[in-house]
Amino acid sequence: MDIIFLGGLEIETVIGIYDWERKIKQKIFLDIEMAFDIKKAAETDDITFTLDYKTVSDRIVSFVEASEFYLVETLIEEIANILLKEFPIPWVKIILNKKGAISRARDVGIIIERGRK
Ligand SMILES: Nc1nc2c(c(=O)[nH]1)N=C([C@H](O)[C@@H](O)CO)CN2
Repeated sequence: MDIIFLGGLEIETVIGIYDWERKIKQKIFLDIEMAFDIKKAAETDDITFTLDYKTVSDRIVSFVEASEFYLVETLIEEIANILLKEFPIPWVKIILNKKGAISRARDVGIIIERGRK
């Protein structure tokens, strides 16, 4: 299966378990890989036969911007659910990076894979 991906998608949202985190917006970064057969789109050169990564990006950005979860676990699982329910993809891998959440670490977050390739 081919992969359509979004890398380093930067979004500001309310996320975190501490009181101070409930009052501010923080940046999260998403890397998203989605299994999709690109053959027909490549043969026809027609956007209607592929997964429009702009549509995917717009949907995820508006969802995350409006969300107010406590845990990154909840946020990433909800993103996976949206992708698998609303788009014709059988498998997704998501890396959620909450950069700066740990002062001594460059990167911190979660990686999940859902569905089947
Ligand atoms: N497994 C997790 N650990 C922690 C989370 C989380 O969402 N999942 N969140 C925090 C705080 O909100 C942290 O990001 C603030 O620095 C701590 N641990």
